[in-house]
Amino acid sequence: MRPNSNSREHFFHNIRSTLGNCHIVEDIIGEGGFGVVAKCRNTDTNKTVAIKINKSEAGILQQAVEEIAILKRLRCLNPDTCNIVRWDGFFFHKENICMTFELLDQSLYHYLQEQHTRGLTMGELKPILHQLATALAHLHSTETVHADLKPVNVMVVNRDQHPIQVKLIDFGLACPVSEVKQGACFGTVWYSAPEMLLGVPFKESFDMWSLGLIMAELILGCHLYPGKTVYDVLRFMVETQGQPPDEVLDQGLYTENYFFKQNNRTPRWRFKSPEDMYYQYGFYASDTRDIKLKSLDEIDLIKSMLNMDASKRIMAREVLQHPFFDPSIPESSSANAGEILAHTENHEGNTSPSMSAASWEERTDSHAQHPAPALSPVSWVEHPQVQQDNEGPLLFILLQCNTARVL
Ligand SMILES: Nc1ncnc2c1ncn2[C@@H]1O[C@H](COP(=O)(O)OP(=O)(O)OP(=O)(O)O)[C@@H](O)[C@H]1O
Repeated sequence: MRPNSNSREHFFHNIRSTLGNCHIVEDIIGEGGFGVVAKCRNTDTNKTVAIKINKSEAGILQQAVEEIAILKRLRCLNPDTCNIVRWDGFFFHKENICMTFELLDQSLYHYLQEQHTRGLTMGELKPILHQLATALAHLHSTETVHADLKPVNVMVVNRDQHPIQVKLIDFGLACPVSEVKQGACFGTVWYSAPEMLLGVPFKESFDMWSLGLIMAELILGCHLYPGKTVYDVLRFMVETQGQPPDEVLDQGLYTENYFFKQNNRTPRWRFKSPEDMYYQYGFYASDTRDIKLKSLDEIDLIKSMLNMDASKRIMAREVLQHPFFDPSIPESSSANAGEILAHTENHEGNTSPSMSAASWEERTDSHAQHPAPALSPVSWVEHPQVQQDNEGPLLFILLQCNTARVL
């Protein structure tokens, strides 16, 4: 029986062996709502490439056309020095649009999962972060927002290479800054900046928020702001960083969904509690437990990316100038970045540094000899989700706005 022309079977039937005139499908390496990414061998050149094969549904075709327009816009950028995936054009296979890219190794998400459940070493973190800031600096120089920056959209070029090289992929939601529509909500809620969640106009600084969250995740080995709904994610943000300024909230198309307007009071807006949400919308917050503060300090670079006010957020090219990347601070530490940052208390309240006292002192001494590092002992909070997962009291960075240090 012939598979229905809209079915998954039909789609896979169409791409089973060859694509276009000269691509042999060797493997399916990615699959999503859009279609699949296949590892293919070009029989003319004998080169192996990644081909993104989009389903032929109307909405997906439209998104593919828009992605191609963005990829064309980015052709002025050198994919190797700008840390952006190389795009070799597109072709049609039956009714499917196929885009050809250089073949990359594995996503940063999988790299983290496979190797570093407890976060990366400082030696690995720095080059990855520098390369992502480089990619964004170039992308933003073309007045384009990626709008879907997250570890699955960052690919490791070759996991055996040292230092690791990464590239930005997936421009399916990217758009010219001038075409950003206020109120548009897309991408992944965990990595979405507050301005998008609140329906405030957004621009390149949106990506900087996502980069801040990626940096925190690379250090911690888990998400900073997980949550099942927009409200949950906003609640994590507000609880740890305070709420965005009134001037930002005033512009949000969706502000009133999550905040009460208070007449003649400062601030003008008050974040709704889980109980407010329940009484108003019959809505259950996914987790109503408090986040417990463990200790407090600061991380300049993360804080400057995670500024609730997008207009005050650091830009990608400024990230590259940040003292965090000062070459006089050793890069090849084998210590876990989270451990270097953490100096925490255990449940009984005893001080229990994640590094030994000796290594902590060593680190502190080296601070005296080098310019002040951007990353000093961190502020941490216990995260309930991690506790639910029985992984013990993992620690989260506290980013309270009122303690943020101006760079
Ligand atoms: N150039 C590449 N080399 C190797 N694998 C790739 C490449 N591009 C994409 N992939 C794999 O295919 C997956 C999906 O690709 P991509 O993110 O471009 O599609 P998408 O439409 O955004 O998918 P999703 O629906 O997950 O957002 C990636 O997460 C990655 O694992």
